[in-house]
Amino acid sequence: MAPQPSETNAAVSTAGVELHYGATPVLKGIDISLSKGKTLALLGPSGCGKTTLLRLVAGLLAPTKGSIAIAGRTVADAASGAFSPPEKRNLGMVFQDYALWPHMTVGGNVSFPLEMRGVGKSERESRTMRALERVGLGAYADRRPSDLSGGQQQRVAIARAIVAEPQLILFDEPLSNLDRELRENMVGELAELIATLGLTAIYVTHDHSEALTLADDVAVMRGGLIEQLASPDELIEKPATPEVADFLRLGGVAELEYRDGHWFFKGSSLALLRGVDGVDCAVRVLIPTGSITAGEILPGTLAATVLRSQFRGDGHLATVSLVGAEKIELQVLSRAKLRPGEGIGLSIDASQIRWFGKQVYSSKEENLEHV
Ligand SMILES: Nc1ncnc2c1ncn2[C@@H]1O[C@H](COP(=O)(O)OP(=O)(O)OP(=O)(O)O)[C@@H](O)[C@H]1O
Repeated sequence: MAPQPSETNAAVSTAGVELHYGATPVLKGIDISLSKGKTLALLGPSGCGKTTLLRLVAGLLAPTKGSIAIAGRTVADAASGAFSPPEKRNLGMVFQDYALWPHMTVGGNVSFPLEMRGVGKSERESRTMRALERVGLGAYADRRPSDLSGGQQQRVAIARAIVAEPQLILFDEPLSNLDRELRENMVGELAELIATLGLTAIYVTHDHSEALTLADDVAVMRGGLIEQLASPDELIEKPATPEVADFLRLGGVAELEYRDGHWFFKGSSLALLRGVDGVDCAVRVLIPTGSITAGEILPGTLAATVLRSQFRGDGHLATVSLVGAEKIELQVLSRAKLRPGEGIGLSIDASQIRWFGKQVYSSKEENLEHV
C-alpha cells in the first residue's frame, strides 16, 4: 500500500515523497508534518531539493512517489494519481523575485488573488488596504511597484500572499535579493508578522541564521533527504550529524583517533584530549565555537594560525588552523581583532565537545595540557 500522510490533522504533511527527473532522484523520501500556526524552514545547500519540495506542496509539481496532505485533505497522491492544482490548495506564495506585475498599481497587485476568487469590489478594497497596512504600506496603494525599494516590493508580495487569508504561506528565499542590512531587518519583521497573523508557513532558505530566527522547526536537507528535523534549540544543542553541525556553522568538525590513551587529530601527532577508556577507534567531533578561548600561545594551549577573521557584532569571528594539524579549521570568537597569519593559543573546554557516533565520551575525557 502507498504510504499515507501520518497526521491527517496536520496543516501540512508529506509521506514518503519522492521526485525524480527522469532517472535522477531529486527527493528521496520526505516525511514532514507541520502543525497549524507553525513555521517550518527548509534549510540546506544549493541543489539539495528545498525548492522542489516547496513546489510539490504548492502543486507546481506532482510527486513521483508518496502523498501530500494540506489541512487533512490529500492534495497529491502518486499511487492513486489524485492531484489538486495550486489554485485549489488555498495557498499564498512569496518568491525571491517578488513576481509583482509592473503594469498594475501596488493595490492592484495585492487585490489580484481576491479578484481571482470573485470577491466583490468594496470588500476587495477594504481587504487590500488591511493587508497593505499590516506590512506598513498603507500609503502606497496607488504607486507602481517600480517606484518602491526592494524591501518595499517584497512587503507588497507578502501583502498579496496574505490578503486572501490562506491556510498556508510558502516562502521561497524571499529575502535573498535584498542587501544584508535590509535582509536582517526584514527577517525580524517577517517573524513578527508570521507570529501576529498566526500564519502557518514553509520557508525555504540556504541561510542558517534566517532559518533559526524565523522557524519553529527546521528541516536540514542534504542530497534529497532530511538530515535532521528539529527545533532551532535542539539543532544547536544536539546536531544529529557532523554535516548538520557544519552547515549550521556551530564550530569546527574534526576527526579524532584514539591511540595510547589520547585522542589525536586524525593523521597527526597532535593530541586534543587525554582519554580515560582505551578504545582504539576514530570518531568525528564538533568543537563548538563557544568551547574555545583564544589568547596568547602559552604552555597548556593549542597553537593555531589565523586564516581569516570577520567582525560579526559580538566580536571577531576567526577561522584558524591548528599548528601540527593544518587541515583542521576551527572557529574562534575573539574580542580583539585577529589578523591573518597571526599565531594564537587556544584553550578548549572538553565538556562542550560533541561526539558523533555510538558512544558518549565527553564526560570521561580530560583536557590535555598542550605544550
Ligand atoms: N526541471 C528540472 N529538470 C532536471 N533537474 C532539475 C529540474 N529542476 C531542478 N532540478 C535539479 O534538482 C535538484 C534540486 O533542485 P532544487 O531547486 O530543489 O534545489 P534547492 O535546494 O532549492 O537549490 P537552490 O538553493 O539552488 O535553489 C538540483 O540538482 C537541480 O539541478
